[in-house]
Amino acid sequence: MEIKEEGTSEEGQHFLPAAQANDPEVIQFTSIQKIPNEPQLEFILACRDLVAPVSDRKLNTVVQISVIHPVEQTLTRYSSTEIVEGTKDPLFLTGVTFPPDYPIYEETRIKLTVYDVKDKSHDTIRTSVLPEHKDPPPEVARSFLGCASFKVGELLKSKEQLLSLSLRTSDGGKVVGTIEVSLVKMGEIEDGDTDHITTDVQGQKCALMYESTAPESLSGKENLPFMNAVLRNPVCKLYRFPTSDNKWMRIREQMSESILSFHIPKELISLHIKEDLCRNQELKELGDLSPHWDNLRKNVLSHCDQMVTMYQDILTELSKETGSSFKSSSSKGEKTLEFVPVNLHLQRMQVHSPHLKDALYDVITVGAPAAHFQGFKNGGLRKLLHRFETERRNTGYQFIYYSPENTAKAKEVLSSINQLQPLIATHADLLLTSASQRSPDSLKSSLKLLSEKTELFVHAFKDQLVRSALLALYTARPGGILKKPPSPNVSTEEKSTQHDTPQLRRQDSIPHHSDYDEEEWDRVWANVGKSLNCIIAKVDKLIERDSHNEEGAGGSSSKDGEADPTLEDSITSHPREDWYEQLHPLILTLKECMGEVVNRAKQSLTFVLLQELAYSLPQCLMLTLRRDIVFSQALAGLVCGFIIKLHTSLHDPGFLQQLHTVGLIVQYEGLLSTYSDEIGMLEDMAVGISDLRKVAFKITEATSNDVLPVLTGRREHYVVEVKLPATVFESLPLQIKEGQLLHVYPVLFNVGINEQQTLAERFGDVSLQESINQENFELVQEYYSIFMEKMPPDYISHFQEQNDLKGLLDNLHQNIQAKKRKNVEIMWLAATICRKLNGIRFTCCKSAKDRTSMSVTLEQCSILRDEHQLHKDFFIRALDCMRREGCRIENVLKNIKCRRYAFNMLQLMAFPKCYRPPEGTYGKADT
Ligand SMILES: O=P(O)(O)O[C@H]1[C@H](O)[C@@H](O)[C@H](OP(=O)(O)O)[C@@H](OP(=O)(O)O)[C@H]1O
Repeated sequence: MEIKEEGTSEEGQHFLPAAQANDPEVIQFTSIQKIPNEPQLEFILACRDLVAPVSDRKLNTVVQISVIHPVEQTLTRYSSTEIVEGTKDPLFLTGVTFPPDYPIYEETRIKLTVYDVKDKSHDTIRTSVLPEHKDPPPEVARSFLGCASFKVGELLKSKEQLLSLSLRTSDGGKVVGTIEVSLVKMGEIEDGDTDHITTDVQGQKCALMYESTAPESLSGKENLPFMNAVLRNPVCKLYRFPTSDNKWMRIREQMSESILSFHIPKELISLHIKEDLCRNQELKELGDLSPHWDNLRKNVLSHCDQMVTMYQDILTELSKETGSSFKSSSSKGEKTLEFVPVNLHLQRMQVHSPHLKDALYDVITVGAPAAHFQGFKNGGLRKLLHRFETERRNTGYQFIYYSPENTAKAKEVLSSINQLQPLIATHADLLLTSASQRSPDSLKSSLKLLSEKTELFVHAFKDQLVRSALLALYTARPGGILKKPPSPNVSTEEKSTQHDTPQLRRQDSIPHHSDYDEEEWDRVWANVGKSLNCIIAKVDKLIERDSHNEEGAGGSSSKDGEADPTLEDSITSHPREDWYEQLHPLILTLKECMGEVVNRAKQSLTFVLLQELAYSLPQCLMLTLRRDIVFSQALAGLVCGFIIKLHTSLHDPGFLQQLHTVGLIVQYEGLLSTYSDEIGMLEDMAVGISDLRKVAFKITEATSNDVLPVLTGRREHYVVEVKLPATVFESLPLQIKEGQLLHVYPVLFNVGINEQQTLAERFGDVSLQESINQENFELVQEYYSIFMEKMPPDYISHFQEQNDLKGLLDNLHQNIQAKKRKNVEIMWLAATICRKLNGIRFTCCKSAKDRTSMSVTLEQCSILRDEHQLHKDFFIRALDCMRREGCRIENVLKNIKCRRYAFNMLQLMAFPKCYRPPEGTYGKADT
């Protein structure tokens, strides 16, 4: 029989192709799927009366679970239990679970093989892809005890959902004990006490002890299909652990990739291309420049065009990756995958414990957003941007220094212009349509919209920046082209008495130096407002006269029955007017005035951008590229986190209110060291995360099967549209349904834990970590104040009763101030604060593979202990189970094709104790 290793093949955790699994023509087996999107089959194992090969030997047992495919009869190694030491009656805490898409049927046979592990340190090599000679073969580490098999259908139909099978030696002869298979239903509490569980607890206790909180509730099942639309290739694990009152709690661990890993970068790169093409076009349309500036422009354009081509090439490459949802740690440095986050996953823990509500804990795990291909020789974004700005500020020869805020402002105004001008033109045309229909109501509402947009337009230019940029551009023009034309002077009264003929003349160029009139811009700009006022006045008049006409036509008379002479006058002097004729010239004037403003403002602000680019080619573009790359990775993670959070909390009115009144806190735990390359990574990561403040979310109703989020905007501001099914959308608060933008507050806390951090602490510099933690603490405090201020008093009083947020914040602050080495307390406190504030949790290290795995498993077990009464003697055992056989070792496998955390003994010695994996799960690995 052919033996396959689950997850070691190229496709990792992809089992049978879904189409094959679901095609009744191909497979004629009995489905066991009861609830869609839920694991299909879950069971736990225990052995009794195992016979040791050597009588005085204490057994250390492990069960290997394999699946025999009903047609091909191939055997696939599926999973293992943990090793239970020193007993012939082992009761395993690690169970078995088959995720929704796994091709398993009633006819599928499961094989259980029991081994005696002699050397724990070598036990996990069974799936290693290291050269043979480097490790002893598996047989050296473990010896076969016995095996048994059963059909899934037999278990499902068994009395009490339990099978008791004899374990036999390989020749099928001798019975060497019994293995019990108990079907598990997550929501049901297991009977029986836990007193007899053998424990290998070494008396270790994690230093982290905190008050418990109300757990998060589980998601509504109706949202699952929508949430699952962004998740892929789930890996599921099941455990049972004893509680402090000797009952069982059940834990399901799940890790899924997300198609957003590739979808968001593709969307974002498309937007960058659009934005940059538009900027390049504006640079070309800047008009005549003096030879010096013209040459600079040519140079800038050639670089900018090259950049666009590069982005287009990257997009083309990424578009070839259809259906991809995972970038492995070993692809970190690949150029074509630069925008894709490394090893992004949803890590979920679902807890079902006696006496408590079921709870769900999510963490997004992802490699620190960083520009690996560009490297870290010169540091990361935080340092590079700072250096760039300082240099620009200090060497301003021929250039005006525009601060980053000002260049951002210039881009913002340019973008508003591009959006508002066509919008105003449309509203103006609608006004004319209403006029030609002679409908007062529609005229009024068209005017309202036109006024609103025009006011926004006028407001966009309030900034001094346009004025100073106009002057700068003026000095860069070739001298003496045109004389200043007479400046238009419009007043409402004048215009109406002049029978509404447009008086404003378009100005084609910036005037000659000696003629430069600084106030001219104000006049041109004010003309937009004035011409709008003319329209308002005219509409008022038309409507007023019309109503008088109507009254007149209806035989309007004074109270005593006589005709009103003034009204009669007005009727005779204003016969039924053609509203369109009256308004058309005024609308033309408005459009012309706007065109004039747009023309000047666009050119002057584009000139600001030209100066920024011309001063610092090619660094400026390289920095933009680096920032785009880092931002793309960060954004993909954020969108994934947001969607998951939204779907799991939709039923919670408090959360929804928080979402639209306050926004969500997004907390990143960083485990990078402040030494060598990781300094640069942390500098990239800090900027990438802080740039996420530019992102807002908007929830819309899904109208088709395409539920993927849509991205709009440009580098200064992005909106992510998240779609929800109609039924769910309907139940949302009005503000959200109306499209209110939902904001996020990203914060980062970093604590280096490895041997590199030891070096940084002894011989290097930890100031980067200290300042990041301090700055971000202030951001958390700020968020907390807004939260307290904006959430309703009822909510706050209940919230305060349940949570001592103030205490936690003080504690976090003290820990940050304490400047203690490897102070992992900071991470636990920050994560706890985030969970209590209903936030989105992230954990990151370089690859989100090794250190991240240690940290999320520690967090999971700490939550079980603090919130779900995990028996204190089982803390370490639970931790070891999760690290040895849980989702995270599968994560390592799918990244580097080897089930081994990439730590050596020396590295581990430097780790805080609770971050060390169990024996046999780590060692030299080809990362
Ligand atoms: O290259 P060695 O000396 O084996 O050190 C490893 C570290 O021990 C691991 O912590 C790194 O992985 P994480 O960044 O997932 O922790 C791991 O990162 P990598 O998988 O990205 O290479 C390595 O840096």
